Amino acid sequence: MSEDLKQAALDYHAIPKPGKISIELTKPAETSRDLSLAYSPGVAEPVKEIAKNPEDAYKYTAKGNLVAVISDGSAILGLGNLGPLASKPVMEGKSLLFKRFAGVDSIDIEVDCESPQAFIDTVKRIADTFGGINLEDIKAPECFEIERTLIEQCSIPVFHDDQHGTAIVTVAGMLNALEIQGKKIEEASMVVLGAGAAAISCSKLLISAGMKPENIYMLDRKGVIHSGRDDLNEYKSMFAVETDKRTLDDAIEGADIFLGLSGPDLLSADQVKKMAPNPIVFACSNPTPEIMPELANAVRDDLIMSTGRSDFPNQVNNVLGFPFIFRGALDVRATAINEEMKLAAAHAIAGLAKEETPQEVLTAYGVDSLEFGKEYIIPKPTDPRLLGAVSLAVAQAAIDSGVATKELPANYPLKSVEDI
Ligand SMILES: NC(=O)C1=CN([C@@H]2O[C@H](COP(=O)(O)OP(=O)(O)OC[C@H]3O[C@@H](n4cnc5c(N)ncnc54)[C@H](OP(=O)(O)O)[C@@H]3O)[C@@H](O)[C@H]2O)C=CC1
Ligand SMILES: CC(=O)C(=O)O
Ligand SMILES: [Mg+2]
Repeated sequence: MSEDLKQAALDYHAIPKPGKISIELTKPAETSRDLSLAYSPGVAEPVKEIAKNPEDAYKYTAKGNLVAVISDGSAILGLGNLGPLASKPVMEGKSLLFKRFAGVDSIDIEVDCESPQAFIDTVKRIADTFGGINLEDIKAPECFEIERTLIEQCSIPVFHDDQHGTAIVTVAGMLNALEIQGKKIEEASMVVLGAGAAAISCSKLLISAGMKPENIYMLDRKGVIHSGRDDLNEYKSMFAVETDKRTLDDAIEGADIFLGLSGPDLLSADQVKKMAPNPIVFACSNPTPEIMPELANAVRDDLIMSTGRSDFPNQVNNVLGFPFIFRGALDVRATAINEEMKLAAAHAIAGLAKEETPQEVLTAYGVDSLEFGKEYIIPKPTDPRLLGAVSLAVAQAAIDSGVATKELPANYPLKSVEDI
């Protein structure tokens, strides 16, 4: 990152007020009558109603539109385990995105805990306060057990964004990239660098979308995950293949797709050269991708290149998913975010890239046109159509798959956050 951008980022966070979010009031609190209603004695009435019927918390408090973004700071972007407090800017950032793009009120919670069980206990004890829980930047393999247990024990949707948000957006981008490159998902071969939260979940959802498990080579820090290894956890083992390939150099030869969910600068231009004709490189590590677009584009002119960043074309980033997925789930009061809802979201996101791009997106990105093709495989995060299309797809899939407890709201499809 340039020195200018680094300083601008620090100033953005510090000035004029520290941080990126604050709380606003939704009711008047000026007169003594206002205070009698908001606080004592009036507040006792909703208290008694909720004590009789917990569902009334949705009627009398902010619960139904409130999502907690919770982290232990163990896998902050691609920066590693820098601890809970250091993760706060990212978690505040997720809350900012929830509010800006989907009108979801969100608060960040950073948990300092000595074990996965302590994290689970903490989250479980506060879960009822919220309409949903977005787990963020928790490293593998602990994240899998944490999410599984919390889903089992909480009655609200619990969703690990780095797993499922990333998977949904990756599938959306990949379906379009494959179409543009003239490849079939059932035949495409893929190298996945990384075997953590994001890599494992993306690979699983790509398999649900049609990719063949035997066409996937996954690598961790020790190299290719193959059936001869005896150091694999149960999640990595699902991707162990019978092969004599051992290194990224071996695996990348002739691959149609490289999916990077690992760390910075781990794929070389020479390795991109060795990929099949019309390759697809999703270098999704943040903030620094596995390869910078200028290096990859310099060695291949038949490439589709994408990163997780906002400053290059084709941003494959979970920001395109989690705000709208929670919007849809909250609005039909879904008890979970299931596979049907995830695939519906992926297809809705993918579909928008093929439609005419709204002028406000062109203006925001300073371009005259954005047309479906190698430089535009997926919509931009500021695309106002994401709100309506993705929340509707998710809410409808929740209804169809039996996890919704409310009907589709009358104001669907949403046109803007002002509708909420
Ligand atoms: N664009 C997007 O929307 C998103 C991007 N990401 C990015 O994906 C990356 C991983 O995040 P996440 O899955 O949450 O983190 P995890 O800690 O769960 O997983 C990290 C994985 O990367 C592997 N890894 C790290 N360094 C190397 C290396 N040098 N060679 C091979 N593998 C390596 C680790 O290997 P090992 O198992 O051996 O330790 C581990 O499997 C981050 O950079 C993050 O920014 C994540 C979510 C969303
Ligand atoms: C985008 C994101 O969630 C990550 O890089 O961890
Ligand atoms: Mg993350």
